[in-house]
Amino acid sequence: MSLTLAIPSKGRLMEKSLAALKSAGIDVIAGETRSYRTSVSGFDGLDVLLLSASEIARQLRDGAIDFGVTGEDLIRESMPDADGQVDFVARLSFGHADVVVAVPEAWVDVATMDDLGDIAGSFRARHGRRLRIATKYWRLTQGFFTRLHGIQSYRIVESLGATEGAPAAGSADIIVDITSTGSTLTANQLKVLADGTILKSEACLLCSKTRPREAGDRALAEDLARRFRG
Ligand SMILES: Nc1ncnc2c1ncn2[C@@H]1O[C@H](COP(=O)(O)OP(=O)(O)OP(=O)(O)O)[C@@H](O)[C@H]1O
Ligand SMILES: O=P(O)(O)OC[C@H]1O[C@H](OP(=O)(O)OP(=O)(O)O)[C@H](O)[C@@H]1O
Repeated sequence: MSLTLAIPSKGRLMEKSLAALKSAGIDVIAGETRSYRTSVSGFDGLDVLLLSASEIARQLRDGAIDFGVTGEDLIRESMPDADGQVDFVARLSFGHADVVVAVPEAWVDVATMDDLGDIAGSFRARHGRRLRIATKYWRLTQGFFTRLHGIQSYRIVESLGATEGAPAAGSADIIVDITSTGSTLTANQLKVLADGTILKSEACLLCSKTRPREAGDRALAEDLARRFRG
């Protein structure tokens, strides 16, 4: 019997994930820097892997790991039906950040999604092209703009880094990105729309619903989940 649990291998989520496991009685010793192996005590039959936060979301979706700690933003972005594909075992009270719609501060007449909808509708007539949104959050952006706000006329420009710089660089008009302190938005003269918060994210412990498990592993998974639910 064995289960796999993946935690982020670096950055802001890694140390806090290790601390969350420790609070549940599971001690994980990460290997030397740049080694992705760990040794685990406090829970027999558990292997803990170190992976990137976005890879953890993909592997949970694909049923390649049993459990994972990652941001809810990455889960909802990588899965069409997150609640059907993973069980949100626990919200872990760290890694808080919001996925937001932000526009240039210079757009003084645009404060809400309704205002943005008006701009998007007339953008092509005025500028000869659709409103461009820089983001790595395709799925969340489409759900929010099209399905929730009925905004049809826009184009997503994929951005995998320095997204806040896209409007000033001229590669997009507005952005959808993650923010916590807001300082990167301010430094790039962008403002969040009043009703422009798409998701309030935090780190979660997730259990893959698509991972095939034998009875013994199902019982083990329930034991592990109970430590965090309790
Ligand atoms: N201020 C913040 N900015 C960005 N992400 C944050 C912030 N605060 C918490 N997070 C969380 O951390 C996650 C990003 O972590 P990290 O940069 O390690 O992920 P990653 O996308 O796998 O990175 P990479 O692919 O560059 O290795 C976010 O998706 C979010 O859930
Ligand atoms: O609202 P803030 O606190 O300014 O954080 C938001 C920024 O942090 C993230 O970047 P990344 O993880 O690349 O870098 P950083 O957190 O080290 O700036 C994110 O993509 C934003 O650019």
